[in-house]
Amino acid sequence: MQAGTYVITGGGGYFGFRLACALSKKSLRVVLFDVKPPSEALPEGVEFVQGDVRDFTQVANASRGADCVFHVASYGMSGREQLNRKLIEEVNVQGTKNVIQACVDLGVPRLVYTSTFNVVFGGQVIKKGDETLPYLPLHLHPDHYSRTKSVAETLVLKANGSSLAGEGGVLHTCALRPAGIYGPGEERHLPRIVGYIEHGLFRFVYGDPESLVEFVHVDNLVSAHELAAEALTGERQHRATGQAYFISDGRPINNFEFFKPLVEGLGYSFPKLRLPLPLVYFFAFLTEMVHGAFGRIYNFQPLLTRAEVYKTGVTHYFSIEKARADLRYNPKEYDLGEVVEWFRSRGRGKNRSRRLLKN
Ligand SMILES: NC(=O)c1ccc[n+]([C@@H]2O[C@H](COP(=O)([O-])OP(=O)(O)OC[C@H]3O[C@@H](n4cnc5c(N)ncnc54)[C@H](O)[C@@H]3O)[C@@H](O)[C@H]2O)c1
Repeated sequence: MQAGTYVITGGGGYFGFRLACALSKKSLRVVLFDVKPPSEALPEGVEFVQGDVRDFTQVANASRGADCVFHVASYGMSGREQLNRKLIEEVNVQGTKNVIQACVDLGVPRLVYTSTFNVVFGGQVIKKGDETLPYLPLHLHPDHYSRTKSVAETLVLKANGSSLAGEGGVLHTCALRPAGIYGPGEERHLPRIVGYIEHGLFRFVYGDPESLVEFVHVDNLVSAHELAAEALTGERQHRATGQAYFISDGRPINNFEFFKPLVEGLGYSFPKLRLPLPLVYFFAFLTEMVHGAFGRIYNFQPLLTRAEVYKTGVTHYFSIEKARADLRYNPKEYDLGEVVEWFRSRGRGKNRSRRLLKN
């Protein structure tokens, strides 16, 4: 990695913090910018600046002197957060505008945006899609998070080539579109899934058993971000400039098959009941209606939203050839073993709880 200062918006979150740890191991200066601090201690060379991407002045102050900004912060990805449209719009769209403007005004030459598969996916079957696929029309997104991530990605890629204030030069931008992120310590999806397993709510699977989706291990995603930042430099002929890339482990798999080692590794049996996808989708729709009506009085966590049903039950996977060719991305093979171990070491899992009781 080129020496310099790297700013990570959303650096207090799971992925942003892992990225910071990797950069700090390369002796780079890293600034984490987030509304909340990371849950772990800061490694050497990493500074935390508390701030909100919705506030331009705060973003600008944190970005001063940066050589590259990784814009990772986002809101509304899963659970009840998905239903707060106003905050989603403000953080994902206005926040991204602020980040772009800060880069231009302060002469930051590189901006890498963490996007999502969802910018092209809205519940339709996609097999080995690539970056030539058009964006999903905005009105077809089943959730506001995906819609605003799509708007934000477009803004970032449009800003590519903008003239920088100060010493001149232009802004180089690119967007990475990850699959679902997993890894030890992941705080968004896995604890929720494990909670459902432990509370006996994981009683059924749904959709076609042949349906395929994808995941990306956090460290593969970290490596893709490092490589993308490199591929925006002159040394790499700005190869990634203005480009979007799908990023995954490159191993499509059925969603429930993927989680099977986690369920069984925690001592539970994998459910045998399989429900039709439309039924589960309808249930998710009803849950969202109820949340819409009563969410202000009781902001409960929906079991599933419509977007989550699509993401888990409808085939969509993408080629990573463009990332391999342009970024030199080469994902390593991981499994859920370390995730199971992470939960078990924290006293989670059926057999483990029994063992703890006996001791
Ligand atoms: N987790 C996934 O499966 C997944 C899949 C595809 C894409 N992504 C994208 O990857 C990125 C990282 O995901 P993650 O799983 O680490 O999420 P995360 O929720 O752990 O991290 C996001 C961070 O953004 C911060 N943030 C939210 N609002 C902010 C604001 N107003 N100002 C500053 N910071 C704010 C949060 O506090 C949080 O720390 C996100 O951009 C997400 O959209 C995630």
